[in-house]
Amino acid sequence: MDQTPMHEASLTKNPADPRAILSDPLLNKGTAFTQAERDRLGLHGLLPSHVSTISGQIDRRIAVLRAFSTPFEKYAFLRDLQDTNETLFYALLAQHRAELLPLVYTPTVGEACVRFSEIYRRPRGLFLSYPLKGRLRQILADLPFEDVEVICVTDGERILGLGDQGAGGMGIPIGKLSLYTDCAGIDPARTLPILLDTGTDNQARLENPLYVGWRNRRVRGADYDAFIEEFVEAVQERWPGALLQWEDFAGPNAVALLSRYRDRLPSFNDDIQGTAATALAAILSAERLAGINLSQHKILLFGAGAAGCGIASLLVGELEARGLSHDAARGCIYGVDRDGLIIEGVNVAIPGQALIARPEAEAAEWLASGKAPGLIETIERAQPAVLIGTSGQFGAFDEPVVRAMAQHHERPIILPLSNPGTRSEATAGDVQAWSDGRAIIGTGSPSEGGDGAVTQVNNVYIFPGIGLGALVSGATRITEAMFAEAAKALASLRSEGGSDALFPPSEQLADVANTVALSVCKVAERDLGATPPADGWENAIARRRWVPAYRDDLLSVE
Ligand SMILES: NC(=O)C1=CN([C@@H]2O[C@H](COP(=O)(O)OP(=O)(O)OC[C@H]3O[C@@H](n4cnc5c(N)ncnc54)[C@H](OP(=O)(O)O)[C@@H]3O)[C@@H](O)[C@H]2O)C=CC1
Ligand SMILES: CC(=O)C(=O)O
Ligand SMILES: [Mg+2]
Repeated sequence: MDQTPMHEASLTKNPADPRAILSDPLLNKGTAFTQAERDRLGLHGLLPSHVSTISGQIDRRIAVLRAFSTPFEKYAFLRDLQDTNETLFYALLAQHRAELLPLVYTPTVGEACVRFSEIYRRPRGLFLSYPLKGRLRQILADLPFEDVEVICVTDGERILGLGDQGAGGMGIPIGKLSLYTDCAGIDPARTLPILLDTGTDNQARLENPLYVGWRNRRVRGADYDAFIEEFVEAVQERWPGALLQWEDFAGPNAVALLSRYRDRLPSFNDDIQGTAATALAAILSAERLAGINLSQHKILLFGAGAAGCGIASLLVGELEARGLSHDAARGCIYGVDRDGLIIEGVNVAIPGQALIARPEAEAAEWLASGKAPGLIETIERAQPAVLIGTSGQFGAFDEPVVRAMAQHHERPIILPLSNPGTRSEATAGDVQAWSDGRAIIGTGSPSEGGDGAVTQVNNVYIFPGIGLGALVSGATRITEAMFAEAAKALASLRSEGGSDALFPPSEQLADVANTVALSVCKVAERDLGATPPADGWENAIARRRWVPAYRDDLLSVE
């Protein structure tokens, strides 16, 4: 794709109203406009006298942010900054990433989706609601989003573990794309968050007079599928080659949309595939830390929906790559869902669960008590070395569960991955206490109560690098091999320094994205025939980075 900034057009005109430049978040510099720019652009009188630097602005903004008392207030402040001065927003984020990540992303973004309508102020991205069906192609053609490279889309039905948030789900694509820019250096002008508003079955939203979405029950079945098809065709026509990330769709739609579109455009489902690579990376790191060989152990997945089944699929591939037969690899994995241990012919609820259903031959023994065993019984019988939670069930990993895990393994690996913290299967502090400090722990949201060695095992460690690698290599498809290699690349970054940390700290997410992107480029070269540039993929990745610095070309505008 060409690199013409999408705001070139607005710069070629000296706006009749100088306020236009101040209200464009991609051009605005606030108090950092220089005297020469103020002269040239007619900004005198519209700004206070002091001319700031971006670092002075960062210091001022972080001080103001810290004065707010709740994370939600801080989130609203940051979103306001993003919508008024995007360069400063990203400079602030880059400088204070560890502090701000839990605000722009999980857990606070969850509350922001629930309360989206309360703080809705300015448009960002696209709201494509079902009543617009039949017009999507024209709407996309008419809107001035010229060079979109990365789209993140949701229909808001499974927002983190918080369920159906309807149009409020828009907070998620906005947050994910902020991290594409912050971590992977994707130019924010080339990212586009999209909310497909196909209604909501959340009664509280439907009855709330403040709700900004389409007040209708969810459209389902063939009508829903046709709307999505129209959307994808419109995207392909308007932005051919753009990467489409599916995010926070409810399980059945998530799986169906991935299989329908994965071979038609560069497209992946972050909750299925990004999460799978993240979990695999965590397990590979933890395996080395615990000094075990995964292929000789059992892994238990609690909550076998979109994320859980995605993890199972990538794990089976990893175990096969280590020499296990398909059946032996499947046999290492146990799934426990709402109706207990998943058993063939008994309680397989969705197609993805078939991979990990215990075989019928085993069923008689497991079913001796008359019903499928629950979580703790499964732990006691299978003695897994690894327990992963993607159930959205707060507190499901209670003291007996953790103690059962710790009974059979010196270093049990326990990963309560559900988000936000209010939906996590356990807090890090509890897992540490109940395992007498022996568990290796990773939590989906930043952990509460754990020490610094508790890793945030979240797909933010994968998706920005997948996108960056896909763009740099020009990949026309996002393949399973890319996620498998990305997981290995992420696991290779574990510090051997003696701590229990599974991944580098969040401050290093930009380096992580580069490493993941490089692994994606290499797969694209090997499997899709992508041609590396003469100076290598690393340089191509570095060249692609947008950095949050003010543009210095505003004076040359004619
Ligand atoms: N850390 C990370 O990077 C990521 C974390 N996640 C988190 O994982 C969670 C699940 O996401 P996702 O897989 O997409 O959602 P899904 O709804 O597809 O899957 C959740 C699964 O858990 C099952 N479940 C519900 N209640 C129970 C219960 N009491 N016991 C056992 N299983 C139960 C559900 O069954 P049923 O369908 O019958 O309700 C479903 O199969 C969310 O909280 C999400 O935030 C997701 C992606 C990334
Ligand atoms: C992290 C993420 O994608 C989720 O919880 O849905
Ligand atoms: Mg998600």
